[in-house]
This record gives sequence, structure tokens and C-alpha cells, in this order.
Amino acid sequence: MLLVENLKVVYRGVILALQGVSLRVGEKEAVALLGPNGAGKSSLVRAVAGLLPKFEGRVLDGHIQFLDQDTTHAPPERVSALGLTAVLEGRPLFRYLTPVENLLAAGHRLKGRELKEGIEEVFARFPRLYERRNEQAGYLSGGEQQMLLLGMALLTRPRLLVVDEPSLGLAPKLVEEVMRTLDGLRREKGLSLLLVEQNARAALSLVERVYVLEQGRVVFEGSREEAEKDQDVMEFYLGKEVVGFRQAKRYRRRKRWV
Ligand SMILES: Nc1ncnc2c1ncn2[C@@H]1O[C@H](COP(=O)(O)OP(=O)(O)OP(=O)(O)O)[C@@H](O)[C@H]1O
Repeated sequence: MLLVENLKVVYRGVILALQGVSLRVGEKEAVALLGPNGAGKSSLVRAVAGLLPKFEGRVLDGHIQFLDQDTTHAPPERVSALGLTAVLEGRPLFRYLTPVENLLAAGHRLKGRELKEGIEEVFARFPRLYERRNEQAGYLSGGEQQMLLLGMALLTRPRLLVVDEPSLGLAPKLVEEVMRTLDGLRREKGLSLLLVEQNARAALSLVERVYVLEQGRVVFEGSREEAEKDQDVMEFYLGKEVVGFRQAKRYRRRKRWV
């Protein structure tokens, strides 16, 4: 469904954020992209969603294919019309508008009746949003804003949902709720999911395959089970073993992933 090959991304012509990344997401598959701050996760999201130019970035080399179409340099409207919806990091919604208005904006491609039913479905799925439907979205809690963003994404009728760090800044209980919601959505709707996360534990609870990105390169690729068995992934991303900072730095120097 989504195929990324040897992707190189550069910002302002000089900052190389991705240095030859390849990954794929299959039909109805859920895949996690993990990695620390600055690894290039958001750059990959922007690239597949056609949003790099908005961040002064561009694809320097490599290919992106979505549903057998070359979308390497496609504008966001075309990618979105094909069925790839990205929920960006930082909860980008219209803060001064209400949830209803945000949903109306997100569903602008739907016809009257379809839009009405779509919004009703979102409210049925997220009753808390319905209760707060006429308040300013900026005043919703982080978890409610995340639910609103997922509701907005649903109204674009996606086939692949790319979600960038939905757990960021949320309390553990809410993280669990967001992950459960994502899992439910993708199963019910038969969606594919690319879940970008720093919170590896949360992400691993709902995916079949895992990529780990570090400094713009894929340093691990495998099934969830393989990720759980991999000592490096477990230590650095799941914190299974308590590794002190000094120890971790020494270990990092010793062990360099390609
Ligand atoms: N708009 C931009 N202009 C210049 N450099 C950028 C821009 N966006 C990202 N970068 C740089 O590209 C590299 C990768 O950043 P990116 O945001 O993709 O990483 P990330 O893994 O998503 O990190 P985080 O988890 O902190 O969001 C970093 O060195 C970052 O400073």
C-alpha cells in the first residue's frame, strides 16, 4: 500500500533529515515507526503526506509510492484524495473553532448527508467530544483534542492513517485510551496504520511490524515479536533493563547501528 524507497529528505538545502530510508505498510497492516528525538520520524510523515514544502523541506532522492502511484513529489491534496491521511504532531486543529466546526472543515469533501452522518458517527464514538461540541477546541484536554483529530481524520475517509506521536504529553491512562481507539478504528474500518511514536511500549501494543529510526536511518526492522526479543530495542526504546546514562553512552559508543 505504502512503499518508501531509499528516501533522502533535506531542509533548507542543507539539513539532511533522512539519509536513505526504506519502509512499507501493507493493506490493513499496522506498523510502528519508533525513534528518539530528531531521528527523522516527523520528516518521514511530512514526506509521505506531501507536506515537506510547508516546512522548507524537499525529497532529495528516493521514491514514495502509495496505492501503486508515484507520490514522491505529490501535493498534499492529491495524497489525501488518494486516501492517505496524516495526523501531525502537536495537535494541529482550529483552536478558536468548536469541535463541530473543526469536523465540518475536515469533512469538506463529503456531501451534505454523508457529512452529517460522518459527524454523528464521530460523536457516537467519542461521547466526550459531543458533550463539548460547542466549546472552543483550544480548551479541550490533550486527550480530547487527540480524539477530535482522529475524528477529523476519519471524515477524510482514509485508507492509510499516519499518526505522529499521539501519546505526546498525555497521562498514561489517556495514552492507553488513544491506543485502544486507534486499534479499534483500524480493525473496524479495515485501515492501514503507520504509528509514529517515541512511546515504544504504547505503540507495540497494537502493531504487527516495527521500524526503528536513528539519525535519519532505519536501524531495526522486524515483527513486533522480533522487536520484543531484540536486546537493543528493548534496552533503548522499551527501557526493559535499567541502563544508567553513563552506561548507555558507553554502550552506544561500543554498539553503532548502521
Ligand atoms: N523545518 C525544519 N527545518 C530545518 N530542520 C528541520 C526541520 N524539521 C526538522 N528538522 C531537522 O531534521 C531532523 C529530523 O527531525 P524530525 O522532526 O523529523 O525528527 P523526529 O524524529 O520527528 O523528532 P521529534 O520526536 O523530536 O519530533 C532534526 O535534526 C531536525 O532538527
